[in-house]
Amino acid sequence: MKRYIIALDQGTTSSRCIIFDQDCNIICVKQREFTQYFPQDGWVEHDPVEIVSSQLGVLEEAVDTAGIFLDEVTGIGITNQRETTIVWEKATGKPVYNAIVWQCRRTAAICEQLKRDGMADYIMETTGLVIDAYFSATKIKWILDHVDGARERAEKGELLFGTVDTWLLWNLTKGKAHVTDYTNASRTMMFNIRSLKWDETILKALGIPRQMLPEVKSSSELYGYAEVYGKKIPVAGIAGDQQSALFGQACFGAGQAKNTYGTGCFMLMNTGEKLCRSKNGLLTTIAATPKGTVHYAIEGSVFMGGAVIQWLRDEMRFIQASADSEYFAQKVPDNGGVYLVPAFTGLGAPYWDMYARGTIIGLTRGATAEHIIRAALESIAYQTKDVLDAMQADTKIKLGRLKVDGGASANNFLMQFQADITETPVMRPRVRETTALGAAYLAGLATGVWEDTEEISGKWTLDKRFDPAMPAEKRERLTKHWYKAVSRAKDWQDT
Ligand SMILES: Nc1ncnc2c1ncn2[C@@H]1O[C@H](COP(=O)(O)OP(=O)(O)O)[C@@H](O)[C@H]1O
Ligand SMILES: O=P(O)(O)OC[C@H](O)CO
Repeated sequence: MKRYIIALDQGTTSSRCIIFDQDCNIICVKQREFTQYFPQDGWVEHDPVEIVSSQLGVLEEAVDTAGIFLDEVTGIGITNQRETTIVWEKATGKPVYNAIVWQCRRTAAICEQLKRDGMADYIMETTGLVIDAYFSATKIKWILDHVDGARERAEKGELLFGTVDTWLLWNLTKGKAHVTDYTNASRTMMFNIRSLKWDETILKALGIPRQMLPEVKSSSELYGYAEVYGKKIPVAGIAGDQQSALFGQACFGAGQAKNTYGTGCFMLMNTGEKLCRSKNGLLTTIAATPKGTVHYAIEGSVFMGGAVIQWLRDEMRFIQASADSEYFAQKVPDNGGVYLVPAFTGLGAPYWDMYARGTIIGLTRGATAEHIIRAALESIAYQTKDVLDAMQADTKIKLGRLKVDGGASANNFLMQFQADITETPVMRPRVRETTALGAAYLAGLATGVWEDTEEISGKWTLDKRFDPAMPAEKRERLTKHWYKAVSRAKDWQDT
């Protein structure tokens, strides 16, 4: 009998469903974009109901198109945009507020207060994270502070909190499972990554009632059953999208790393059972593993990756499709001295500046749209270089190669520039949907499709390798100007 696994990949800009067979062939992909809400400068929201409807919509479409029998589906794996925060009524499943998205900066003031209260070291030590509006905890506090009666109701046990995995699982299981996994919990800024428990001190500091939090489980086990066309299918894998991509890239051993070019860019290195503390602005987080083991990862989170290309497309209207950026960037021989720092929602790793804002600098009378497009693509690679340098300094490991994936990794110009500017070979796999693949692996391991990670390791195959070819003098000159441009973008917004 054939066996299939369904991966639900709930990203920042779209919901995807990918059906894999047991040989990791993609049988069907369905994708639906959903609405982004920007109610105020620096605020980003999603409609939680649209998250569910778009995800269930693509699930049904994929099953319809794939022409498979549901009896042949062994399990569903969920992977998701992380940190995004949803609070809903236990009794009705109705959200009390829109989802506050990971990119949203509205809780900067709450973060400043936590820092003034001397919580920075404690939070870093306990959760592995720097205090930033990026993470879920201050977003929950904001909802409890601003939605009428929310804190009292949460204290009475009437409201539930979840990241997107938890919200999807709760809906898929019709309210039976209120669960998250270690990888998602490790992004909330209130989870102790050593004891694997919610941290009472942080909950108290933010006034978050313990009873609204989900149970935390491993990334690969049975959480409950989803009903698809009347058939019960086990939901058996959950991981935050970046940890899922690390798993999907078969980075199972310490020292193995990947970079994902989606809305943002996220570089993660598996550090095995060792918890590596960064001295260079990176985060410590929990990696996805099969049940029974806990691995850690060190992470560089860049807020604007492919999203800067979306901005060129939707707001600047310089291009019609993201992929066109590759063609236009190569219509000019170089960046013409133009640098774009896409600090639209502040700067993440390694700078952590909530008040930085986007800037385009180096403009001359000869600057063209093509230079700006090129500068936008190059900015993705420079930001990645910044986190790669930090990671190599922290771990004392010089990466021999960088595995890449995500939407913007399709861009050959970007990948070559990445190899050039980091002096590191870039390896793009045949299956670029590694985020979904990771979730499929996790669900497949829990439902007996694959034996262990060794069996999975053999499935990684190369699509294209990009070797560094830029002369050192040019690389150094470009990098120097990038740092200058970053210094101009920092600390712009008034606090
Ligand atoms: N060929 C391309 N060149 C540059 N950027 C691209 C290309 N294709 C897609 N992108 C960008 O990649 C992002 C989508 O990647 P994806 O992995 O689907 O993101 P997410 O999971 O965050 O929603 C978009 O921001 C889009 O602008
Ligand atoms: O939706 P993505 O793929 O850009 O990922 C978002 C990250 O999980 C945010 O931490």
